[in-house]
Amino acid sequence: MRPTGSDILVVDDEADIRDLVSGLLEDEGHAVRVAANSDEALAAIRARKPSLAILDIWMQGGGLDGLELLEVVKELDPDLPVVMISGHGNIETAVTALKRGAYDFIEKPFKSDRLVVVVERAIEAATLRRENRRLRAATMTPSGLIGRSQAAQALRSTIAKVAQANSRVLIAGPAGSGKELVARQIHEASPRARAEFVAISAAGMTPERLDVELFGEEGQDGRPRKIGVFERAHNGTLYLDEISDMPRESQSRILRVLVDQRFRRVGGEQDVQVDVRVVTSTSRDLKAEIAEGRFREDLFHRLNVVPIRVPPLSERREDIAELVEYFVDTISASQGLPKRIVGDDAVAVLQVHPWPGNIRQLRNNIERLLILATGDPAETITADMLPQEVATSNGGTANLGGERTIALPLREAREVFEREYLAAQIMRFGGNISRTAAFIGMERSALHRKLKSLGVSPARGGDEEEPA
Ligand SMILES: Nc1ncnc2c1ncn2[C@@H]1O[C@H](COP(=O)(O)OP(=O)(O)OP(=O)(O)O)[C@@H](O)[C@H]1O
Repeated sequence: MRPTGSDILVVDDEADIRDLVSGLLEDEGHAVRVAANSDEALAAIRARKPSLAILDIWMQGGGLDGLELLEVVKELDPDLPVVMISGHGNIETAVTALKRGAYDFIEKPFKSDRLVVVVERAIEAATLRRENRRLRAATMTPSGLIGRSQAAQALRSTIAKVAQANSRVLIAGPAGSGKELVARQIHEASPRARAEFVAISAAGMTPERLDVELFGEEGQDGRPRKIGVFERAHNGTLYLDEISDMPRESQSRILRVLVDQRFRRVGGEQDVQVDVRVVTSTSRDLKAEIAEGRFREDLFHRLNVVPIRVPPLSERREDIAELVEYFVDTISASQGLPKRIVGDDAVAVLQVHPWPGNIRQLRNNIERLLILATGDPAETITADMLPQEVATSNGGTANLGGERTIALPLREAREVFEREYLAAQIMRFGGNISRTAAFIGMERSALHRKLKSLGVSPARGGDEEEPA
């Protein structure tokens, strides 16, 4: 795909060259801003970071020359691609510019197609670098949303619908349930996918530090010192993780950006205008936070245009077997660990674990299992090889009544066992009676009768009709 529609800053002290270069780039569909010297260039960058800068090496009339300006720009954002324009016979200086981080240079007088090609290649290279970073990050945190449960299917279809709209999204769900993954998928399926997805969490930050992270900072000389996440996410998506952790002052500032689509860097005197889609997450009940005066109600309404709920893993146990297989594959591949087979008995134990830490906790346990599992790598991992945390606390069903039943007559002991065994099996199969019956080898109607006589309610058995 040819990179068009980029925001390019052209810095040259000669008006003719500025006009020529901007005319050529505008014809190619780019938005162009111009600056006649380093002060104007820094003011333009202050107004918003461009996606590429073209700097003339020799600039008259005071201020920084092109090479000095290059250094300031690179310090500010090493990823911002810069193309230099050098005068005829200035090859040595141009090479110095490359050493200092410029992407390429064009020599005056230049041909228009050379300019267009260099600019597009520079933007393409920056996009690729970003894409590579994203892919590298994706191998660490998988980018697929795994699961065939109704909940997972509903999530996928919501993501597909929401991605196309430009509206703000508030993702609610417990810690580790996959909120950030949902946010990333929304970004990737949206028309904003070529720009950045930037995530920030307020946890553990002072309000002052958070302000700098969100909005960036300017030094006393008026030069930007740090680019904040709102600016980095320009044309892309900003993910504010656990929004209720934001201090009240930051909440007010975020509200203002949402209303105005502009803000000032800390210590800055000029507005920065941005086009950012804001996606937020919360694991708390924001209505309760509002009632207790900890969260701004007006901000809540601005953020909660499309609410998405990510269910806890305990509500989608049907996905556990597939998640286990997926994590074994991805973790063993990314960490160079032998790929193991997790046996059915081990998967069954994982399926009845309560998982208060949700998918993240499951993932961590699989990682631990792959690192610590003993025996021949070709050997199947069995239930007794599971990490302690999982093996000993699976919802009170681990022993299936072992210690208590010893004091009971056989008939009562059998009842205790059956009750716990069946409750655990129903949980594993997400409340699906047909699949539970098939697994334990009973007729569905017989299982229903059994459950009734034992007083076990098929917890989430709503996905089936009562037997005739
Ligand atoms: N459906 C899924 N398929 C595959 N991996 C998943 C799925 N859901 C979550 N994960 C993985 O589980 C881990 C936790 O997910 P994520 O960070 O998105 O959760 P979160 O709800 O944002 O957590 P927190 O509230 O703690 O920030 C990540 O490694 C993520 O890739």
